Amino acid sequence: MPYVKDVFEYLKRSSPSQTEFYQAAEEVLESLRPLMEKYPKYREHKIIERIVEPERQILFRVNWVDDNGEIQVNKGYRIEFNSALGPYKGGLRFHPSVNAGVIKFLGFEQIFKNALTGLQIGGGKGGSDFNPKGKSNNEIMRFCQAFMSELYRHIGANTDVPAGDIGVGGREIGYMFGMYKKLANRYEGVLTGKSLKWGGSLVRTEATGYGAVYFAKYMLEDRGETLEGKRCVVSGSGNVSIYTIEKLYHLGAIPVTCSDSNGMIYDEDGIDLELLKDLKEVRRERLTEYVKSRPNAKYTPVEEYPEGCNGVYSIPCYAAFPSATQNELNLNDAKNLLANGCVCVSEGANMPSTLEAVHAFIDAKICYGPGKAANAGGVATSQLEMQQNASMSSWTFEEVDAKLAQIMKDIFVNASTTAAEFGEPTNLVLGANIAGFRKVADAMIEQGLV
Ligand SMILES: NC(=O)C1=CN([C@@H]2O[C@H](COP(=O)(O)OP(=O)(O)OC[C@H]3O[C@@H](n4cnc5c(N)ncnc54)[C@H](OP(=O)(O)O)[C@@H]3O)[C@@H](O)[C@H]2O)C=CC1
Ligand SMILES: O=C(O)CCC(=O)C(=O)O
Repeated sequence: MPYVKDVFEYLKRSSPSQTEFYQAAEEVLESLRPLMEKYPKYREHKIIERIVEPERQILFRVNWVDDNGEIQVNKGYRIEFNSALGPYKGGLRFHPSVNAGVIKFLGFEQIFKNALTGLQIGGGKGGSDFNPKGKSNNEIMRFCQAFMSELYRHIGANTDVPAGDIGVGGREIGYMFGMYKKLANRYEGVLTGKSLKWGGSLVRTEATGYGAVYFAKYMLEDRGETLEGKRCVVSGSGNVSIYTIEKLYHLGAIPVTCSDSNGMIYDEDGIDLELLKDLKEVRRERLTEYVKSRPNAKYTPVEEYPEGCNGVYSIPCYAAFPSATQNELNLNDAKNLLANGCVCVSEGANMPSTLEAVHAFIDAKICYGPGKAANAGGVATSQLEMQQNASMSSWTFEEVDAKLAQIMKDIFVNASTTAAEFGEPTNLVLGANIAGFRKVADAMIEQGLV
């Protein structure tokens, strides 16, 4: 369909060098071909041209002072991409790799992911190229305060509600909330992922990882399979990875790997979850420390991974949970997984698989849950936090967890029935992209040209 190609070419011209954004856009636009052919209204309303342009992009300077008294300068970003379904919603990422294209791809994915949750949330994302690694607690606090000293004027409980992502967890949300409260003089649910002591929701910490495992469970159940007793690989060792590992244990599976940007752990007996939590959530240490307490486990540094591969995906497994970062799983990794009998990939991270790897999974017809469907449990539970804040109530762990599980089931059913409607029942990339897009596009049409 030349039309989709034209839009893609336009993006490359108008937003140069935004590689990750082109990748995310290409995947979505390709999936939309059958929908655009069947329903001319989307073309008449120029929905594709409108949806690829953020409603608003905010780029700002963040000045702060490090522990040596030196002034540091970082870039801050917030993309308010699409508000057809509700207030902009999406996390903040603090990582040196952050740039305009990375934030734009994340914001673009967030539009469709948030639509799939069935809840009233639009798509947004933000962050900074600030590197939290090696920073003292005071430096983290000063940076978060400086970041919020600009961001506060653009956000609000009913306009734009940020949360965490890579490098932003409960501690950073706390410092940013404190600064927002001071500057705006309002105590409101302007951020999610807050502490349970002052407005957070039970299960938000666990939600993305738990959700990715629930999604795998529903994909497998549909084929008469379960995770019980199955060996699984997980990448990363942050928030999403830790709670993926926890939920895998709840379901009787055996998670045998985790990783960070320096290397990976292979623990044949199953990852020691309490040790991992202590290392990462309390001591904030590197994975090299893991093997000191667990001598039977093996640590492999990135330099020793098989050439052109991510070591995690060379370990034979039944199911894989990419939970670190974008493009961590390439075609070689997909081939390794498939050759070793992997039948399920559920993405906790955003766009962890390259386009070639995605196509390999679709062609193999395995259970493949793309990030925007499989990791939607995090943002969905954030919206449950917003609901609790708005009604000044708090729900029990069991209530929120049950809602999360139901939302993940609904996303699976929606993506798979939509995929079947368009003739490819096992292609959840097609199903998730069309189902998410259709909801946002119909709302945009009904709300007029704004
Ligand atoms: N938190 C949430 O609720 C949600 C998160 N996600 C996605 O899940 C993924 C993980 O996020 P989260 O767990 O919150 O983040 P964390 O910061 O808690 O953990 C990130 C993990 O990924 C690793 N990692 C990050 N960048 C790289 C890299 N370039 N190469 C190798 N490893 C890397 C980190 O290792 P190291 O310490 O060495 O940097 C760390 O182990 C991201 O893609 C995020 O967008 C999606 C939905 C919701
Ligand atoms: O909880 C949120 O609002 C956002 C989570 C997020 O950043 C994501 O879904 O990628």
